Amino acid sequence: MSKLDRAVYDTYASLDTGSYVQAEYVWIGGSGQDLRCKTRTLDKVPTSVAELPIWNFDGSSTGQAPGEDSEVMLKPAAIFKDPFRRGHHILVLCDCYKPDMTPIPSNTRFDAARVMEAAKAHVPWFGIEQEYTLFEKDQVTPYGWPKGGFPGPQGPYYCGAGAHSAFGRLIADAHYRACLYAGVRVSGINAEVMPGQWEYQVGPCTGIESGDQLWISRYIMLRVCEDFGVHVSFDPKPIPGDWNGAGCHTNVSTKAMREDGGMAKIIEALEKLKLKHKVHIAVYGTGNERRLTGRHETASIDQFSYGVANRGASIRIPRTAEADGKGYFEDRRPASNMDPYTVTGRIIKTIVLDEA
Ligand SMILES: Nc1ncnc2c1ncn2[C@@H]1O[C@H](COP(=O)(O)OP(=O)(O)OP(=O)(O)O)[C@@H](O)[C@H]1O
Ligand SMILES: N[C@@H](CCC(=O)O)C(=O)O
Ligand SMILES: [Mg+2]
Repeated sequence: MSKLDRAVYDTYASLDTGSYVQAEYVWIGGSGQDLRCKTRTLDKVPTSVAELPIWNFDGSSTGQAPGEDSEVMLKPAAIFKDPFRRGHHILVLCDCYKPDMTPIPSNTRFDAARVMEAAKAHVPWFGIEQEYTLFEKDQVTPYGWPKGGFPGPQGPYYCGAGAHSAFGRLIADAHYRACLYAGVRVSGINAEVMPGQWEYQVGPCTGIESGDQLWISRYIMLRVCEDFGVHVSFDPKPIPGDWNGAGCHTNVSTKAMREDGGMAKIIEALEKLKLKHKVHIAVYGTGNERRLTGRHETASIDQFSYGVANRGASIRIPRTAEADGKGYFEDRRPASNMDPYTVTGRIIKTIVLDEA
């Protein structure tokens, strides 16, 4: 395949589009994990999602509607600055509806928005640690690994620096910048335990904003990787054997947990989560049973546990929270491919709303 020359593209990218705004509508596809996008031109810069037109797409091509009634409606939910086109161009995260504007089955945002609205007085915050693994374009060889072979065992790679340990930093760092530019609250990045694996954290964000920010951050990751010609995988156990899996640890707090004496509220929430372990595991990502083995900094999928500073527990109470007697807890069970709308919604249903 002939390689497109970025420098040639840049001569067009710098053209002034006047008052025209390119709006990239982004939505979650039929697998519940893939992201789709298409662009339309707006005449002026919108100041809120309410000003943006509802649009539609061919749901029969994304596994989201039958061919005979293929139109799915795209309803704008959140606006971000577009780090690829820059200027006043925007990314528009949407959720999907039938023509009668009832949510399609794969629209998980709709219920999460209801849950977050119902729990608004508790001001839930989420900080999500997104782990991901970079691969060569062949989608077989993790980035930086010898073709058909293995690198040295895990040890030097976590938070590593140097050509022998950090593989793909340009992508991790480009994505970090692009997210900050877009208005995504990335709180940090680090190289992970398995070589070629990285993490970024999004948050803390309040309520439904957390899912919106995480989904658009994944879209930005796909686009950055597209530019570098590298494949990103959100598989929870990309390489079987003695290699770390990839999670999406979800840090959670409510207003009461963040206030003095909050530890009692944290323990109360953990006891509720204990009773619903299976219900949570069922929606914490597909293939998570390959990851939650009780090894590689995970707890066994069959048992619920919590503990201070324990990376082998289902839920970790950070040392700082124990010392302060308040703060937040870290649910370590969600897989890297989890749906943040479903996971944050499920947690609030269990610990705040007492919903089944
Ligand atoms: N009170 C809070 N409620 C919810 N999230 C919070 C709160 N305070 C901090 N966070 C968020 O929790 C996340 C913690 O991520 P960080 O990677 O620092 O944690 P970690 O669990 O120590 O990392 P690792 O598991 O990789 O060792 C950050 O996104 C942070 O902004
Ligand atoms: N990658 C591990 C977590 C490692 C960490 O805590 O940094 C997991 O699958 O959850
Ligand atoms: Mg963590």
